[in-house]
Amino acid sequence: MSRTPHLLSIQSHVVFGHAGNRAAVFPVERLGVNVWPLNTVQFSNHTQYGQWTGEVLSPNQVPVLVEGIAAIGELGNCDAVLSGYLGSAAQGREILEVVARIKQANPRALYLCDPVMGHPEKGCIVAPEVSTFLLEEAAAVADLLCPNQLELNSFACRRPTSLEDCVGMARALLERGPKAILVKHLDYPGRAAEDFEMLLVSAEGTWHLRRPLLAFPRQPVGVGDLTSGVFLARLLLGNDLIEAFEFSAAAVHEVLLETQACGSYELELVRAQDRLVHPRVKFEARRLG
Ligand SMILES: Nc1ncnc2c1ncn2[C@@H]1O[C@H](COP(=O)(O)OP(=O)(O)O)[C@@H](O)[C@H]1O
Ligand SMILES: Cc1ncc(COP(=O)(O)O)c(C=O)c1O
Ligand SMILES: [Mg+2]
Repeated sequence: MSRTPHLLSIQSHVVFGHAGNRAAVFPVERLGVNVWPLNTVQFSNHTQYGQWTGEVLSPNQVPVLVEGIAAIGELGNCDAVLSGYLGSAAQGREILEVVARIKQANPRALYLCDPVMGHPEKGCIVAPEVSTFLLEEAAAVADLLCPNQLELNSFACRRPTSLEDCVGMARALLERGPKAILVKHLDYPGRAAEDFEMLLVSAEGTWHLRRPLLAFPRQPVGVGDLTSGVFLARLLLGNDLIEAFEFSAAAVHEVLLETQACGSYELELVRAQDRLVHPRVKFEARRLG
């Protein structure tokens, strides 16, 4: 029997609704990966409601909690670390130390960084120095990086002019160290209005994928966190990069279809759990260039 992989997932926790770990832990476990959730913040709800209560985890708790896992002899069983929404840049630096420590215990362990940056227009509020940390420190350490278009623009310090330009921006990121970049959402002048596009780049090449853009009265939150979690889960379960890319697009689309059908603002992860694990749709990644 194959071993169940273990993933240390360091992201936000929301009591109500689904973002951060609350958009990733249940789906990733449902796919067959054991998750060790470490919550960077505990908020009542995600920040796009415009108001929330709760607090940020003290940065020194990150190594304290990981030390506790080391002390019971389990750290070497960690197959990957995922970081997402951070409460402070200081937490981010502690996470990089943890990644180094886990890689010492298990040299095959992967680090996926979802560089969640603030987006004030959307109402995604992240402590300002977190972006600088992600741009200048985290990207160099990550094996896999999963920016959305805005985050990719921040890395490149500009907006794209075309799809080819997006590819160039993503490929330039490979030079900072990651083995693959998954751009979870492309936005560039001239893109087809009815499509939601994604990109995967690695040393082996570039792949582009389209899925239908669905209409929502208010854009659901946590879609990026769900995407990066499912992508990493499928890699840990033995998919190659392209298979994991295609699967994550299909699984997330299934969740969005369920969410749309329910007229819900929050992701309908519980209702969509079976179709997330066995997507009925399939989107093919097309090789570019
Ligand atoms: N197929 C889709 N149709 C409509 N909106 C989508 C679809 N997939 C994702 N979205 C929305 O697009 C936005 C960008 O999502 P994404 O780039 O995956 O990352 P993030 O959630 O990190 O911003 C989100 O507001 C999400 O709700
Ligand atoms: C608490 C919290 N976690 C995570 C996120 C990131 O969500 P997304 O997957 O949409 O990038 C947000 C976005 O507003 C948030 O408020
Ligand atoms: Mg995001």
